[in-house]
Amino acid sequence: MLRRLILSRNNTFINCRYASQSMVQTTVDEKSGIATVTMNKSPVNSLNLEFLDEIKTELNKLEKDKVKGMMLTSGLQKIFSAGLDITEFYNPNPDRLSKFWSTLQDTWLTLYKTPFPTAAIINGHSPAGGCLFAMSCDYRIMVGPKYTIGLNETKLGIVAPKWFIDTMVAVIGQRKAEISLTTGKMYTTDEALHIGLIDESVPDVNTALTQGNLFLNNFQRISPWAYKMTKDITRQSTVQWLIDNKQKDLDFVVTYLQSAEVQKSLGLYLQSLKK
Ligand SMILES: CCCCCCCC/C=C\C=C\CC(=O)SCCNC(=O)CCNC(=O)[C@H](O)C(C)(C)COP(=O)(O)OP(=O)(O)OC[C@H]1O[C@@H](n2cnc3c(N)ncnc32)[C@H](O)[C@@H]1OP(=O)(O)O
Repeated sequence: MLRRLILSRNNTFINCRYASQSMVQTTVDEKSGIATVTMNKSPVNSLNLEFLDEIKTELNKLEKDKVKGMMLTSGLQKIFSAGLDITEFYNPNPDRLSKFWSTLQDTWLTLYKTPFPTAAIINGHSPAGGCLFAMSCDYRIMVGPKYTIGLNETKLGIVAPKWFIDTMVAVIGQRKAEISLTTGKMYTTDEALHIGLIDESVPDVNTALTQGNLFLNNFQRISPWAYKMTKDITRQSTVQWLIDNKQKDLDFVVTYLQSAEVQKSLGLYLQSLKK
């Protein structure tokens, strides 16, 4: 792992951590203590085992470094994240599939429970797992109007796990989540703002980053302990369910994803993507 200091747009030094061939780049503004984590896995930031592992490791490092906040964004032109890498569960190797799913569980728990405030800078399409990661941040700013966001699992012929569903319910409420999930709806930026799936719509990435910093800087005036306790209490039932049911969730998903019916749906969906 290499480190270097670079000068930011507002003339403060940024501590930049990068590794050769890394899929995740992080900069930390030395003055504000706010980190920007950029996902950079071409072509679509699909979340495979190695990528999830890198994101989890990076979040753990930020926690250790006691950053004051984090913005999660994408380095790709028009995609925040295409969600889980479908090739991890289409014709899968069962051992790798288990490892993949438990890494997803751990990465999500780490992101959902961060002791520092987080903002998703959604600068591109954000289906399924991409939407899950955005919803797991404390605040969402989307660059409009061209992109879409949502949990589209039913469109792939699969079911979103309970903890994906609970995360969405926590953001937009039971009724809107039920409609969104059953129809697999992908929302435009305006629609997402209207139902509360995102908090702000902005015209460009620079504005999104400025607004993200503004949101995170609010917490300079809040006790970190009070912040973390409040977040833990608010998110407790969703988090606790997964902690208590990790193995059950894993066993079920691994069996379910390998069933002939699900594999057939996934094959057709992948084919449609290639077209
Ligand atoms: C009772 C309880 C049951 C519980 C059971 C639970 C089981 C749950 C299991 C799984 C849950 C999964 C959640 C997910 O996240 S599934 C992933 C859903 N994602 C999508 O549907 C996104 C699909 N992709 C797109 O819509 C587009 O690719 C887009 C992101 C909008 C980008 O479009 P564009 O720029 O035009 O790029 P292309 O479509 O040409 O894609 C470029 C190449 O990337 C491949 N690709 C795209 N998305 C994925 C992906 N998610 N995984 C793997 N690969 C992906 C695409 O095929 C292209 O490949 P190629 O260049 O070889 O043609």
